[in-house]
Amino acid sequence: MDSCSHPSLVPLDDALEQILHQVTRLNSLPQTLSIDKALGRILAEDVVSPFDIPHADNSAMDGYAMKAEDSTASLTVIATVYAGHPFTGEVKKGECVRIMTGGEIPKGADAVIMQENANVESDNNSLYNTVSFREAASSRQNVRPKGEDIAKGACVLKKGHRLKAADIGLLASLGLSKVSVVSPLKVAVISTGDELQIPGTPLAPGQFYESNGFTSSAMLERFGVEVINLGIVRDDLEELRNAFRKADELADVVITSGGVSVGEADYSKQVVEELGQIDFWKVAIKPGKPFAFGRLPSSYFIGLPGNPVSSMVTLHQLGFPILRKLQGEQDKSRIRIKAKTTKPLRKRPGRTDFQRAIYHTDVSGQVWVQATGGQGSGLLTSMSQANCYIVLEQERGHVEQDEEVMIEPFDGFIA
Ligand SMILES: Nc1nc2c(c(=O)[nH]1)N[C@H]1C(S)=C(S)[C@@H](COP(=O)(O)OP(=O)(O)OC[C@H]3O[C@@H](n4cnc5c(N)ncnc54)[C@H](O)[C@@H]3O)O[C@H]1N2
Ligand code: MOO
Repeated sequence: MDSCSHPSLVPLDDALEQILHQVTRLNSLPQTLSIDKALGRILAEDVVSPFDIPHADNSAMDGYAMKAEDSTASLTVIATVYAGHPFTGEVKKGECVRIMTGGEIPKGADAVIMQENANVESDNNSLYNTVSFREAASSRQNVRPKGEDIAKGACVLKKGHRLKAADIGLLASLGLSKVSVVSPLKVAVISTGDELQIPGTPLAPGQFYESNGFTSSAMLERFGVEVINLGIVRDDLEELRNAFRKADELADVVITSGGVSVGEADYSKQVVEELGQIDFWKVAIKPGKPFAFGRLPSSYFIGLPGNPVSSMVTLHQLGFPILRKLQGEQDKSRIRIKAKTTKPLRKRPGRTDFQRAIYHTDVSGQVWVQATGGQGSGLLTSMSQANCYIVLEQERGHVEQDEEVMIEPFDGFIA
């Protein structure tokens, strides 16, 4: 271990592993929702396709459908096929049908030639047009096969998947109007601290406006849980006991901010230990070192540090994986990509550093990144201006200009 490493701090990945090991999926009852209300929700069961999509072979082009082997001859156009209006007859040798994109390939035909490659030879004395082609077709040319997108019986979306816009469309294309999703977790949010004041009211000397309850609630709303914001609780043991007991009754998870460090009024951990237990404290992450995890009688406890950036970073990096596991969500690992720094970065070995930054790509495709100014854990503007983290490895020191670093673009829950 590097001499600068703090021996009691657990490296981030180990911390996550230790914490998640103690978390089990909650057995909440699934809910049935109409698909237009299910965006962002977690599937409670696999979705299996009841049929092939497309249902039948259909045309990828506006043109003519025939037997491929016939395409060098002059053919009689026996019908016009529109999408949604299949032709019930059969295409025989010497025949073709005019067909529109999406139209079902009729019996007997196996290829489509686009109309730009066709010469229509009208004959006023005949009931039908004849058509010849500038290309010879190969079998299956311009035919979108039955089941090309989804085969009957295929598992289209897996239990634990978070529904995106395309998934809602996919459910609709399967003819499903309802879907079974996991009931939202109930998450209580508490901000602790004597110095905190509610925005919209005047500040007394020494007070600060509370912001962590707002950032946490906003992130949690986006994340799709039911947020119960219990507001500010003073640094008083009895008030904290009462608030934590109430939160424990109301919620599956109690998330607090502040009071998890070593100060004389940092009571949150003490109260959790009285009512339940602290399973984990202190992770080698900057900002956010005093992050705590534990249990109250009937809920999980997540103790975020009070500094506003620390509270956001730890909710995102440690809190969200816990919530994902509780609701049985498949964890899609975070995307990290390489970038080069436009300016040097200050960093001391010992903790994985999540510096707030802006990245962009230049014309050559190179990704560049620059920190958003001061990186103090109370500087919320550094977060507000950022579109990514620069993730600097635990034992890394200062970073020079033009050095390669890993960045983590913000996902939709924090951006
Ligand atoms: N002697 C030590 N002191 C501190 C250490 C340490 O290891 N030894 N760790 C520091 C680190 S790192 C952090 S992070 C903070 C976290 O402390 P707490 O979680 O106990 O948070 P508080 O002391 O209650 O508050 C810290 C800071 O954040 C402001 N705050 C708190 N809640 C809110 C809120 N809801 N909205 C906006 N701002 C909030 C508070 O006013 C303080 O300025 O401890 C260091 N100290
Ligand atoms: O770990 Mo603290 O969040 O750096 O200020």
